[in-house]
Amino acid sequence: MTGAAIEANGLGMTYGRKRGWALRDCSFRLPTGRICALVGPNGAGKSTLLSLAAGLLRPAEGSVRVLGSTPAEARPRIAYVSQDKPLYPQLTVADTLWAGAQLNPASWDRAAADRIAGVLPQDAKVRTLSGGQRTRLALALALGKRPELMLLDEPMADLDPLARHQLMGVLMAEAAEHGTTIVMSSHILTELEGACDYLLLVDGGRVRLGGESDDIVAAHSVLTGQARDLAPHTVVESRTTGRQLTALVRREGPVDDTAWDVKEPSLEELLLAHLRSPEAPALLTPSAHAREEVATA
Ligand SMILES: Nc1ncnc2c1ncn2[C@@H]1O[C@H](COP(=O)(O)OP(=O)(O)OP(=O)(O)O)[C@@H](O)[C@H]1O
Repeated sequence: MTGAAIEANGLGMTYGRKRGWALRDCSFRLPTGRICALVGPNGAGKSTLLSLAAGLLRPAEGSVRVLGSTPAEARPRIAYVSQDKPLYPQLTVADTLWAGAQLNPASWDRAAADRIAGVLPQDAKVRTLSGGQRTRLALALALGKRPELMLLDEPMADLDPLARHQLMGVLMAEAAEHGTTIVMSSHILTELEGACDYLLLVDGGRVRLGGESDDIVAAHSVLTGQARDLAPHTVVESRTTGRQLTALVRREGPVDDTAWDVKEPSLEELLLAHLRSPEAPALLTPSAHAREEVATA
């Protein structure tokens, strides 16, 4: 079994007692070398989880280990790009990249940074850049550091479709060539489908789905037919149109294909069904189980 990029055990976080739990009872393992989509509705706890892994927040309960160390110890090996992408507004693009090189003298990879920032006007001050250009610069700093783990909070949100496509390509090539683990939160489900091989769905502060995207998809089926009895399968979502019932289920045994038309859901279909059905039971594939949890199970 490969090492863990992130391992959370009973992880919980609150921003104040009156505010309730932003994240609660989160236990999962993300193996190294994966490109992981972190998805969930607004306020689900995605940014909180990334900030805890980056060591910017301390857990209120439980623990999180990153690359086998505490988040603080792992910091030199991590690049974290937050949603607001803090950069120095008075510096130029070239100065910002120079500062990146000075801050990471042992690992700085100019060519990697240029693959993303090369198209930016090098003499422009950061404060004059558009939102998407600032995102490019923040991602270039992150990649130039040549980290083992990239934690990216909605990195593509303000990029145009061509830029998204190009940056996703650069990130995927990076992961393939260097074994970099990438965790990327996003609301753009279609974009994640081809790019990410691992999935964490967080909702209401808890992990609802975790594991290899292919395995999670393969555990589910869309059943369509005129029968009504879906037992023994776990129904995530169902709807009736006329006499026809369509249900997205987690299979709990063989499906009676004389009664049902059976198809595999797309990742987007699966995620939307889980987002609409917060009461559906959680599913973590074996690789996503925290080791401590496995040891005590
Ligand atoms: N600095 C903060 N102070 C107080 N509460 C916060 C703070 N940051 C987040 N929260 C609360 O914690 C919960 C989780 O927020 P978080 O930002 O982690 O969600 P998210 O999944 O990243 O959401 P989004 O998709 O909208 O970015 C929310 O209820 C939010 O209101």
